[in-house]
Amino acid sequence: MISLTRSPAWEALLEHYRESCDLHMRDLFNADSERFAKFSIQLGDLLFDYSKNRITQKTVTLLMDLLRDRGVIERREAMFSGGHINVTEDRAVLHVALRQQDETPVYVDGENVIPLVRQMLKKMRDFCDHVRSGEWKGYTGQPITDIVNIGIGGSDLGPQMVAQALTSYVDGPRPHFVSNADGTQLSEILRNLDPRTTLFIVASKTFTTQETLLNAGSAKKWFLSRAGNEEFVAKHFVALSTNREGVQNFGIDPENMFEFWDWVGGRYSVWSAIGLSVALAIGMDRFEEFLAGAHEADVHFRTAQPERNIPMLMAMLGIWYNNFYGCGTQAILPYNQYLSRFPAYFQQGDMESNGKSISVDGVPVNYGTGPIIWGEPGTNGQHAFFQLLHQGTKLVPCDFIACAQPLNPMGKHHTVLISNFFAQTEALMRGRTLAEAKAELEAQGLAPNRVSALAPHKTFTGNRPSNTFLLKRLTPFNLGLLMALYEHKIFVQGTIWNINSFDQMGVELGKQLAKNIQTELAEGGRATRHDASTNGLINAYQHMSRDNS
Ligand SMILES: O=P(O)(O)OC[C@H]1O[C@](O)(CO)[C@@H](O)[C@@H]1O
Repeated sequence: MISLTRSPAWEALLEHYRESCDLHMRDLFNADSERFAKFSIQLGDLLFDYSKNRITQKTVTLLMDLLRDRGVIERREAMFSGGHINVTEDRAVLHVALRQQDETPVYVDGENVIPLVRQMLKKMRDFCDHVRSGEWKGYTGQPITDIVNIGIGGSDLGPQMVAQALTSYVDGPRPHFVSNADGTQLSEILRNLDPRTTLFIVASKTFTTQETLLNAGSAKKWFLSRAGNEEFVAKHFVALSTNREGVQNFGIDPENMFEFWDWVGGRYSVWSAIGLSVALAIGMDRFEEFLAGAHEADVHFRTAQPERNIPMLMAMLGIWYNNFYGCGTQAILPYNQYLSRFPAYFQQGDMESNGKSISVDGVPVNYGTGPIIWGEPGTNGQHAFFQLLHQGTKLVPCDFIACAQPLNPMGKHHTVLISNFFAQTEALMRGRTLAEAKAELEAQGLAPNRVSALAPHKTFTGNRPSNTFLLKRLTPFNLGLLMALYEHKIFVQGTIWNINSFDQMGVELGKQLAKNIQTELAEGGRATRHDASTNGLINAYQHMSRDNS
């Protein structure tokens, strides 16, 4: 395949960028009363508006030429049909199979995985029913009231974000999440828990992750110090993993293990047994609605033509800003408190997937890849970093997400929230000209010299791009739908950039070095093997941690 930046489709986009980058969206809206109709898509309960982007119809055509040219359609089919598209790990990538709604076979290395998925879901359902009904009893015969998911990365962020997003549907045990190696997190959670009514869920795909095994070990110690009998562990510890041996070695009965498979990537695993804490909290019926919502996005991604395909549009707009406008970041701004962890979830989803600089062919890329993903819920962000979004020197494409129907109606809260939501994308797009700023100051009765002095500060360039996702209501189904759209966006971008979105080798070096340092700290001597800074810091730490003055 010709190098990305040498391909005719890329060159056509570059030329189009040069001729169109000075266009202002204000003018594009003024020139075409149909712009919203042309650049928005309804998918079930979700409205995707991408009209506030620096694009014309030609931009979309050229972006989709590039998408076709880079083999996205073929690779999408390879993913859905179990091809080993995770080339560095030689694995299939089939989180889509976890949410498939019918029994159409999907083969991984000759084995149909759909019956495995059905077995996993059945085991999850039986367990959830037992725990939620109170049939599953703790060591003193009391029902489970609290569950603690112990995991990190995809084994934490997914269930944590989803459990939080669906808080208003929780009618089972209360979910808690522990991920950090910092013992403070586990201590603070255990402080308020009763071992007799607490279930620990050790969630780790590999069952080798240091932080998770550390936290799980400490949780077990805490439990045994109260329950006093190893036999009771079986009623209070379950595992979610692909590593049966690891689970057994830790002391969890394989009967209490919910298995999944290496074709489920860690950051795409909430749809698997890794979602057990969510299923326990909201019930398996709701959990399956969540899967069905994601499946709706899968069907859309697989069948809609690229020009009307939401994840493809999200991805290609990202390419437009990342690779042509040189934007290094992308903000995700949910105007919904329940979605406050959504940016953090896709920070891992996107940055661990596409934060790569070596192509699948093993050579360094000579173009930008994954953006920095960040964000906070509105309206809080407005009082923190929106100043830079509106008037800073950096162009930050933003995704705005909100729901039309609040789950907690309270006075005029929702009207205030949603008004801000609409106002922000309007302000980012329109801006305010110098003449408008002056007119406003004059109307306030300011003296002419003050008007001239202040007007430049009150001017907004506008022309700052945003996508808007408006959901009817935050339901398990709609959450699944929204999340899967983002997942497929990541897939499309990785394919365009010719990188493998499904490994995460960049996290390994730090892990290895930490193990060496841990040994050194245990030995307690002076650090000499590192660079001067690292040696200096370790030695200062040794001194400071022992200094009782
Ligand atoms: O589920 P595991 O195997 O404990 O891994 C946890 C996380 O660690 C990583 O491997 C690296 O951060 C993630 O991809 C993964 O989600």
